[in-house]
Amino acid sequence: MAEVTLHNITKRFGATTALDGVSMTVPDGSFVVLLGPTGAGKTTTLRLISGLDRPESGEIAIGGRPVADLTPAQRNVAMVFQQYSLYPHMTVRENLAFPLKSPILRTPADEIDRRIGRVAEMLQISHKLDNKATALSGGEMQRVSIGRALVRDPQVFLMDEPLSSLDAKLRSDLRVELKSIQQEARATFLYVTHDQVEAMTMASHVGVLEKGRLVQFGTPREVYEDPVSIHAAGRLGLPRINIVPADLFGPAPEGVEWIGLRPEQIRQGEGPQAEVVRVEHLGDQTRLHLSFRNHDLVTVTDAHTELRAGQMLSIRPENPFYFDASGARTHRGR
Ligand SMILES: Nc1ncnc2c1ncn2[C@@H]1O[C@H](COP(=O)(O)OP(=O)(O)OP(=O)(O)O)[C@@H](O)[C@H]1O
Repeated sequence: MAEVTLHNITKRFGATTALDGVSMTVPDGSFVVLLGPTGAGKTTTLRLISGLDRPESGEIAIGGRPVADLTPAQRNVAMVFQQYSLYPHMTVRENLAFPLKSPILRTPADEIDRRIGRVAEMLQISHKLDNKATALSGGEMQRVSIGRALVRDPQVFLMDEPLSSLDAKLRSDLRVELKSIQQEARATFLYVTHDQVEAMTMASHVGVLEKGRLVQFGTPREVYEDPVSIHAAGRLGLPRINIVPADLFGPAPEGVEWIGLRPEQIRQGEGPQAEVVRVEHLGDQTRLHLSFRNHDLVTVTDAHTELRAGQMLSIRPENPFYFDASGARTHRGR
């Protein structure tokens, strides 16, 4: 496996700047999750590393070797797209074997069988190996596409929302499987998702993209606990961070326009009164929707709460995040 580095990468599509001076190091053996709203440049980043697209400027290196002159095949990366891309006339087994049959690799037949068997079991498709790809459900096809990446031994895995089309149970099974494969093989993963649970549970590092710029890179915990901006703070955490005017609870420090409150930054049972608008029991979490001085706040509470809509609850901010008018964090590293 290999480290991937991007140095000052810019990519344009006509008048759109998809990536704007992005520099990033994906350490060897890390699991980097790219987060950002639609259009932020996540897919573009993967396509540039894989060689499907070329940057206008900047340099990409895989395993310390600049890849500008290498074809996608020579880069030896395995990419999984959000939408499955299988050979429809082939069986599942043939689809899985295909990447191993490249003349460059010359994988022995028993090794091919062994790898296919292992990957099929992990992806829960062993019983479908002899079916034609067209005879599969969408979720099964997607699992085969993931399998086609996993049978290989590439320098880096690039995955673009690979689990988003799967049902919740399978998604959580595969989350665990992918993470354990990555750890066992010490594989390097660059992974795009909108799913916060995937990001928090799988990532060793998170890169937050905003309008083609990498605004923060760190462990999930660092990004959660020490976000650089309102935008970065909003990428992790469920329920989402509450952003309210800085003076909502009283005077704010100079230059602070907004405060950010995650659930654990709202202390309950002290301070001024908020109205409970709704109590939402989600199973693993109980959310409280509050109204405070005409602002909505969402926090979490005890699963056995006696609170009901219409009741009042005292709340007080505790070590909130401070942001300036542009949304940039002030007073970092509190
Ligand atoms: N082939 C293309 N032609 C023109 N514009 C493109 C092309 N590919 C991407 N873009 C533009 O580049 C920007 C970044 O797109 P990209 O697909 O990388 O975003 P993303 O973060 O992956 O979004 P999503 O979460 O929706 O997949 C967007 O403004 C997009 O419209």
